[in-house]
Amino acid sequence: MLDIAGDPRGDIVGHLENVSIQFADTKILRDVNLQLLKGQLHMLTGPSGCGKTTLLRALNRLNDCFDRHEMIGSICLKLSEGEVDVHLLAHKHLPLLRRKVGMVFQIPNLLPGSIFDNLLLPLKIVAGLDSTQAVARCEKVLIQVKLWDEVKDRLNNDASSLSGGQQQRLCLARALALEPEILLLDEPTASLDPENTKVIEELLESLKQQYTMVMVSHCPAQTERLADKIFRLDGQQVISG
Ligand SMILES: Nc1ncnc2c1ncn2[C@@H]1O[C@H](COP(=O)(O)OP(=O)(O)OP(=O)(O)O)[C@@H](O)[C@H]1O
Repeated sequence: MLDIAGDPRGDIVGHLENVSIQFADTKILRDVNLQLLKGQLHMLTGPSGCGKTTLLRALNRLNDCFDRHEMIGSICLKLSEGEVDVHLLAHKHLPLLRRKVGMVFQIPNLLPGSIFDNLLLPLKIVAGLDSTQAVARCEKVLIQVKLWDEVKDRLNNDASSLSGGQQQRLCLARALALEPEILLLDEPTASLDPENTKVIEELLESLKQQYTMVMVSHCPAQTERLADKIFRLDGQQVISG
C-alpha cells in the first residue's frame, strides 16, 4: 500500500515494491522499488533491453497480453476511484485501469479509419459516451494537443493521411480523451524529426501539471529537458533514482 502516513501532502500516486518480472524462464526485472509523484514526469532510462518498456507495461498490466509472463511484488496506484493494487486487479477491471493509466507508443498506433474515428470509437465503445458528448470531447482533446486548427476541416479524412508528428499527437489525444490520471509514454518521439519532437516535448511540458507521467527515453538531452525525476535501469534493477 502507499505510504500515506509519510506523505502528508498526498504527493505519492504510485508505489512499486519489490517488483520482479519474467517472461518464461528469463528474468527481466528484479526487486524494483520506486515511487511516482503527482504531476511529475518520471523518466526511465538505461541500455537497450534493460526492461524499461516492460516496467512501463507493468503499470497498466499490458504485460498480461504476453504468454508466460510472471510478476511478483506490488504496484500500488492512487487513482480517483481509490487505491488499487494493480497486480491483484480482477481481469474485468483492466479496461478501466487502462483508461486511467493511458499509454502512447513509440510508433503511432492508429486505428484504421478517419481522424474522427480514432477518437470517437474509443469514446463510444470504451467510455460509453453518447455522440454529442463524444464529439465535444474530441474537439477538447484536439485543442489540448494543438491539432485542432490543423485538422478541423478534414476530420473525416483517413488518419493515415496525417504526418508522423500529427499522428503521434492524435495518439496522445486519444489517450487524453479517456481522461487518464497517469500517462505512460514509450519513446513517444523516437520516430519523429527534431521539429515534431520539439512540438511533442512542449506539449508534454504543458501537460505536466495535470497528469503524472512515466516516460521512456534514450536521449540524454531530452531526459535533461523534460524529466523531473530520472530512474536509471541496468542489470535488471533500478540503479539510481
Ligand atoms: N513479450 C515478451 N516475451 C519475451 N521476452 C520479452 C517480451 N517483451 C520483452 N521481452 C524481453 O525483455 C527484455 C526487456 O525488453 P524491454 O522492451 O522491456 O527493454 P527496453 O529497455 O525497453 O529496450 P529498448 O530500449 O531496446 O526498447 C528484452 O530482452 C526483451 O527481449
